[in-house]
Amino acid sequence: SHIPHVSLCKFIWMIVSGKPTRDISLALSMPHMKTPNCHMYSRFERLGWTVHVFTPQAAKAVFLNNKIFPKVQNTGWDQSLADKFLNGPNVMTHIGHRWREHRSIINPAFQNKLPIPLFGETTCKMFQVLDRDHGNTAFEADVGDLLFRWSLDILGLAIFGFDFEGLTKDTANPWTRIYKQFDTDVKKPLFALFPALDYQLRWLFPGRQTAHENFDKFKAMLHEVIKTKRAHFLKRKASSAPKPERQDLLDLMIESLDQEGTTMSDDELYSNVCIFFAAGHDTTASALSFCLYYLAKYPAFQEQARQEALAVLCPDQGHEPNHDIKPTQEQTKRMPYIHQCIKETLRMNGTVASLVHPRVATQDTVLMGTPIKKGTHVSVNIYDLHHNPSIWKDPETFLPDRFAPGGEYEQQPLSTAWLPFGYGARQCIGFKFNIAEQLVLLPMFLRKYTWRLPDNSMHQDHAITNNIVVMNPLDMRLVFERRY
Ligand code: HEM
Repeated sequence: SHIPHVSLCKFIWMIVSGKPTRDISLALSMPHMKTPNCHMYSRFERLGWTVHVFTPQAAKAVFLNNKIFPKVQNTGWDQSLADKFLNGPNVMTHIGHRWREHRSIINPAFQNKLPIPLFGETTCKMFQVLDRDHGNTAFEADVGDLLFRWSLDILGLAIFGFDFEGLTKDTANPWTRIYKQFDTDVKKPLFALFPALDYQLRWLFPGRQTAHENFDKFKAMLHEVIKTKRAHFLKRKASSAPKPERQDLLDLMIESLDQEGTTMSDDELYSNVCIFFAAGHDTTASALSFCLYYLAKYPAFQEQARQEALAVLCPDQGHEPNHDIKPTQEQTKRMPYIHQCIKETLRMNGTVASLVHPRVATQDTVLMGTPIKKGTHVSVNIYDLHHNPSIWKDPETFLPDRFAPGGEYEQQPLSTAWLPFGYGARQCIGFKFNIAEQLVLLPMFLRKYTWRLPDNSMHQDHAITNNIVVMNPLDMRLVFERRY
């Protein structure tokens, strides 16, 4: 009660009526952000009243203090669709010793062998489909949907060697439809805010039971894949056959389990595969959609990024080949301006707006001078932090140069002014994977197309999004013209 709060009725109304995250932040969080020395407010959400912090100092204090602010365990909503997917025994939900064990098994798979060639090959596949459908003519595309399918194909192959064939829509296998339907069902704001409706009262909502059955089918498919992979691994080990040339994350996890002498049950492997999907698919598709959007809205930035892509990929100035070039890992490291555009996009629309797993105070404590009682839920509101006018100049404007050497970000007293991937020990494990995906797709797009917003775009002024914790653009259509 001593912490300022946002109006319960206004917040629920804005969520359920689908107001974008930006509108909610401007209407309800901004008054608190403008209050001197204020670091937090509380609002009602799926776990009840939750304190949201929105300054770099408070974010750092929460992220670095895993003992006092560990992730909430047992949400009580295990049978809701979202929790069935997210809240298993996996690296994202575990805390303490079990988390460390999972993270050390999974880390090598994310550190050493990023599947850069796969990112380029999947982008070429997307271009082939677009060429086939549109030839040389300019065309309008829903980039949210396009990148949803691109990122699904990549994750399927990178995680467990499964081709969803999402890009080749006409031959897309049934799992793509099942997953896409699940993705729509899991994001319904009413169930996101009131998980109890998805649990005890599911029968009141037509189609909700089918949504759960749909998910159960997907779960059964993943279990089958894991069983087969384990069997293959054991067979290969017994016959001392060489490793396959390209290994997916599940292969690497099964292999590192063997090396470490540690154990992970099939349920834990399954739950980790789910979490890679939940955490890695939508976030990537949205981050890229938003980046294409900002480059469409600001053609001068698009051209500057294109010149950088051309200089790295086609160094022979007078001669630009008219075929796709897939960036190598080394080339992705020589595109600082495109990297700045990615970072600024992640500030503007960082896809994870606030923590999917809030923290809970394990003892009475004090956070930025404010007493916090044991049992209080605490979250970092990443969207508010990135739009806080006392931290960022003109926060609603897209300015990639904020992230230039010596720019606004480097001048911030604390690096936690920008944390789209979280911070500290629990920072995103897929951070490098995601940045590499973006640094491969964007230069390839910049070479292949120029693009702009259609005249009737609803995003003319700013990006219109949904309002659940993972932010997606709504009906993001752009007009593309081929350059070769
Ligand atoms: C734009 C893309 C992405 C964004 C914005 C993002 C954001 C985040 C954030 C903010 C966290 C910290 C959550 C917390 O502290 O509670 C996190 C954790 C995590 N992310 Fe990502 N993520 C992205 C891509 C990915 C990808 C591609 C993967 C995997 C394929 C992934 C897997 C994970 C996992 C497993 C964790 C939990 C790590 C742990 O607790 O040890 N993420 N992510």
